[in-house]
Amino acid sequence: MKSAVILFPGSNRERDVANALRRAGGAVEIVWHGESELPTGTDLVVLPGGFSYGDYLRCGAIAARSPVMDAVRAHAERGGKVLGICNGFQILVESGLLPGILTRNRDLRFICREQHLKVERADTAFTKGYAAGQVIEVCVAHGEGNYFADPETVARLEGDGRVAFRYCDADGSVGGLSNRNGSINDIAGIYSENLNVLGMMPHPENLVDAAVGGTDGAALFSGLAKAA
Ligand SMILES: NC(=O)CC[C@H](N)C(=O)O
Repeated sequence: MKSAVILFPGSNRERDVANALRRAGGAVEIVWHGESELPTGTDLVVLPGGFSYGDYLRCGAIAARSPVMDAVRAHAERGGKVLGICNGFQILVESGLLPGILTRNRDLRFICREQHLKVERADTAFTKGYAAGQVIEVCVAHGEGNYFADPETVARLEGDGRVAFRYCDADGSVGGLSNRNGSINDIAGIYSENLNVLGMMPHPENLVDAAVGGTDGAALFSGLAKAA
């Protein structure tokens, strides 16, 4: 699997995600946001976490207008896979590649902690390494992770099985205090219509090594490598 990790001014998780992809056996190229083309043979584009353009205007709003985003859009339209993590998810919604918005956390505080997630389905390229309904523990670190969309959009996402992950408790129950940022329907990640674009707020790339906290994120990258 060949991945292009896009580097925006202010990205800070590009090396973490490159490490996670390499551990899964993939080849990685870091691509500057000013490029107008992706490396030949790119299977997966990753928009990493961070604070692109200092989160000015709205998180991800300026990065979404970067030159490389036209190439990312064309890649997605061809059915190529795109993964946006945290700031990357914000860039995906700001560029229209995914519906809805990510707004300030409900309590207006930056949240940085471990978090349980429910894997909604295990039949996509991103979740092949998990079981449907599996509860995993990853971490979150964001100020604007409160997912919101109009009722028709939420109904469509739910009806079409496009909710990828939900915030949950350790026992898998949703709807409780585990939804700390206030996201509608406890949504932590969503897919595009064709399931080839995934945006998620939590950071699976930071839970791929038992020596630094856990490995529940690793199956996302190994599953992607297997799918490719
Ligand atoms: N870790 C991240 O990618 C953070 C995203 C964004 N800067 C926020 O605070 O919401």
